Amino acid sequence: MTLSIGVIGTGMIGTEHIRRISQVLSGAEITAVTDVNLDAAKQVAGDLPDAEVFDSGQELIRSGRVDAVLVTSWGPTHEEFVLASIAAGKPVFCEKPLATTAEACRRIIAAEVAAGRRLVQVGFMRRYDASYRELKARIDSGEVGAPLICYSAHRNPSVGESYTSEMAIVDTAVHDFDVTRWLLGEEFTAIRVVPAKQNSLGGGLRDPLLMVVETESGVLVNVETSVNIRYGYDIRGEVVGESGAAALAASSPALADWRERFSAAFDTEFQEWIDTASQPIGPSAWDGYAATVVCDAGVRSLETGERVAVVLGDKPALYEGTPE
Ligand SMILES: NC(=O)C1=CN([C@@H]2O[C@H](COP(=O)(O)OP(=O)(O)OC[C@H]3O[C@@H](n4cnc5c(N)ncnc54)[C@H](O)[C@@H]3O)[C@@H](O)[C@H]2O)C=CC1
Ligand SMILES: O=C1[C@@H](O)[C@H](O)[C@@H](O)[C@H](O)[C@H]1O
Repeated sequence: MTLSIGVIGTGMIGTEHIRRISQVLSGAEITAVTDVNLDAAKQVAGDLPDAEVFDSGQELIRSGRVDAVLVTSWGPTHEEFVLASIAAGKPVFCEKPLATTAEACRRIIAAEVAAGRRLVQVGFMRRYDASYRELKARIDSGEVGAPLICYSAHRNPSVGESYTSEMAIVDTAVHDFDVTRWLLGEEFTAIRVVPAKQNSLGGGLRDPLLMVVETESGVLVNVETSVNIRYGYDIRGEVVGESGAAALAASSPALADWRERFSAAFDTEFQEWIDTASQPIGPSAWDGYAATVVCDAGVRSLETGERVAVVLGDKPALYEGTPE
């Protein structure tokens, strides 16, 4: 059966995912689109033979033309659309972050638990990247011994004018929190964020940032965000263990942006979601929440300069056995 997908947000990544679903992958079609910028949605729909343009995300979610929802609008709007999809009983793939506060993620978890089944998948595509998967396999095989320290550098050549210093944590480092949590198979317990010497090319942003995140067993995860480092898009990762170290292969020459670096990972991620949307097996709302709790604490640490505890609370049974 072909999965009919409605897309909310036809901006940069929305159009990227529409292209991949309609031209690269199999088993799905785009039957509905919407955007607050309706002209943008109409333009995108112009290239899609079966897509209807809706005036709002809420109408699109309710439409009988839509089996599953893809949310690619701005982060602060995610909660509304994910909650409406759960209320409609429709699977929803939400680009990261699941929501911009832990409080909002908790409301999503409560709604999904009340629905009694998983409907939400979060766009943490690094888990689908071949080099991250290889790194995880090396750690899990015991090759480096018990992990002690982990490095995760996240460098962007530039960011848009609406980007704020907090977004380096909530929008950018959220990937690093998720992927290192997944690599280590542990929850985080505290974070401290320290601004480095300011990058003069950063338009006044507190950039770069260094973050030290602690895990339950005491592993230290060092996250660097540099969002105006002109040489390119560069993602680095290394895990140092008791008997060795393992790292991601560096991209050489440097890449332009996330599209180039993670294109294959997005393909794998979306093909899996299309194939399993009614019973999703990818990153869950709990995973989205766990990363956002670290972000909330990180934002407080950036404001106060202090080490801030990360407190998750109990994991509902619905999420037991989902990938960690
Ligand atoms: N996984 C990844 O590596 C990436 C994830 N993202 C995430 O994807 C999301 C979108 O990012 P971009 O495409 O870069 O932003 P964008 O600004 O290019 O596109 C977002 C679109 O959503 C629309 N929009 C905003 N509010 C809306 C609403 N209430 N209803 C309908 N449409 C609405 C905007 O008009 C815009 O066209 C963000 O959450 C971002 O963090 C973005 C880039 C890479
Ligand atoms: O998700 C992404 C963007 O939204 C974010 O703004 C960038 O910093 C990340 O590198 C990219 O992967």
